[in-house]
Amino acid sequence: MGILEKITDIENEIKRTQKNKATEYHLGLLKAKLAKYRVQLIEGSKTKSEKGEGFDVMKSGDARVVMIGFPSVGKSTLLSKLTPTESIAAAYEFTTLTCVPGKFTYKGATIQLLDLPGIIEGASQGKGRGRQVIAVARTADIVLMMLDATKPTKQRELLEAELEAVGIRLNQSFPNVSFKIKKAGGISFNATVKLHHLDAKMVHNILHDYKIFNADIVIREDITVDQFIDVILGNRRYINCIYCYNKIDQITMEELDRLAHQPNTAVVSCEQDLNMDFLVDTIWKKLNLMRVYTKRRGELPDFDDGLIVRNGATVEHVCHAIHRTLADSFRYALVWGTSTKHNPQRVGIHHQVHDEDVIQVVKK
Ligand SMILES: Nc1nc2c(ncn2[C@@H]2O[C@H](COP(=O)(O)OP(=O)(O)OP(=O)(O)O)[C@@H](O)[C@H]2O)c(=O)[nH]1
Ligand SMILES: [K+]
Ligand SMILES: [Mg+2]
Repeated sequence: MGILEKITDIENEIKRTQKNKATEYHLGLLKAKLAKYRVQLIEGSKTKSEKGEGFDVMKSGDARVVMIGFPSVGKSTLLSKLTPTESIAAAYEFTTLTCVPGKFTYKGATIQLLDLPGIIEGASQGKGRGRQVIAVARTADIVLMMLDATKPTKQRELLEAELEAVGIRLNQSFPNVSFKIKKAGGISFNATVKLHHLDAKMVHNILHDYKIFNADIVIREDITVDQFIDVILGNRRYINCIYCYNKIDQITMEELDRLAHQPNTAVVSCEQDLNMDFLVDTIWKKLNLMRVYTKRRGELPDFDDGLIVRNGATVEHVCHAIHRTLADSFRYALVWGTSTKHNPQRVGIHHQVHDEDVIQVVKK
């Protein structure tokens, strides 16, 4: 049986199975199997002639934003608007056939924006260029889900389901579970909170099904079976997503108001240049980037030349951003800014920096 048939079989079984407490476990296992096959399908496509000419784009800049959407929602129009790159836009579907990279700078950060072919329902199973598009989506720091404000809300759910099907988790954080496979010692299972969807027996059964007999597991939040399987599979991508509704020049004020109030949403008109600044700022915020400045002893920092690091970055990350080998000769750092009590303060390599901090590294 081919992978596609296996997938269809499992999907049918899931549809046939009634959802209730008693079947939750069985359904969880089915979904896990389904996910495994779907990932195989995507990864399999890389080895064949279908490899994806025109989809292997190098990462560049400080972060990568990937546009995903149905055909003709305005992805290419947006790329041409935000970046100097021209991606052909037209009124017919599937105008774009490859991955088209562009970049723009905002608050000192260089952000790579990728335009892709439109995807259709069934993309996760390889319809259209779905596999290649989704493989690119997995490399995103942020998914920019492009939607047509004039189309029914169902479009968003369909797209979410396609991404979900290949193990992409949008706007979710990694389940608060530590999971370590060991060589021996059996299963040690602990939960620090009351679990409503899982118990020790179920955890053992699921692990057994995956041929895991020795592992340490600590669960620190009330997760579902699906989330637990996500942890075991370990190939999930947790990516922030912005829902971008385009073509708001075509809808009523009431509709606009309704869309604009949804979480993680930006409403725009690429063609009429409406709300584009807000979109860019939303992207920046979602990327969780910070800008810090470095200075040499006895000199002033260069505020035009900051370093871009992720939120939560430590002095060590800053060292790496300055030079590959700097962390090796690190002695201490002096930091001015909101991350310290005194200005400057002498800190170690694991000190977390804040946005706009100034850092002076003192070497051994
Ligand atoms: N009314 C309106 N039309 C728009 C807007 N943005 C784009 N369009 C039109 O929508 C059509 C599709 O735009 P594209 O940028 O080619 O869409 P796409 O998502 O890249 O399409 P594919 O590459 O085919 O998937 C074009 O005719 C654009 O002129 C907008 O803000 N308002
Ligand atoms: K188009
Ligand atoms: Mg296009």
